[in-house]
Amino acid sequence: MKPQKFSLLERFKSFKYAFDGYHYLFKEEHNSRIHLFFTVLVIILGFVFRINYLEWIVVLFAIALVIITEILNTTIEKLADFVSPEKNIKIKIIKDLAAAAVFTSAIISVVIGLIIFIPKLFQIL
Ligand SMILES: Nc1ncnc2c1ncn2[C@@H]1O[C@H](COP(=O)(O)OP(=O)(O)OP(=O)(O)O)[C@@H](O)[C@H]1O
Repeated sequence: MKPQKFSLLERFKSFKYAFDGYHYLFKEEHNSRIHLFFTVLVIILGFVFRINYLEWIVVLFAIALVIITEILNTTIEKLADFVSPEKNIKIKIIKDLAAAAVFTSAIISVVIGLIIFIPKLFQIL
């Protein structure tokens, strides 16, 4: 294949495709709306409790972890449904593994949130 010339327009198009992906995710995947709700909540709490820059970094990594695993889970589900729309034990294992990845990242993120925000809540009580 011939190497393509660098094009700023093509780079902007790839941003658009990524935003199409977000649009699909939040429109079609209801779990992702729950994650979005908690993302906004945690960011508001971060400002309210004035968490420090290291805590912001950890919180942002936790948010990214959940969103990225949710995107990859949805990708795997869609691909699996396309490849094999009928019931199949191998597809079940693939989808269950992808779901386990989202579950793990969500649990870890909740624990991180509790570690950061619980002591701050106690300070104001
Ligand atoms: N083609 C299939 N063959 C066998 N089992 C399947 C198949 N499709 C789904 N499953 C089982 O049903 C579960 C839910 O799959 P589904 O594709 O409905 O995801 P979902 O519940 O919509 O997930 P999410 O809520 O993340 O969108 C899977 O984890 C798997 O155990």
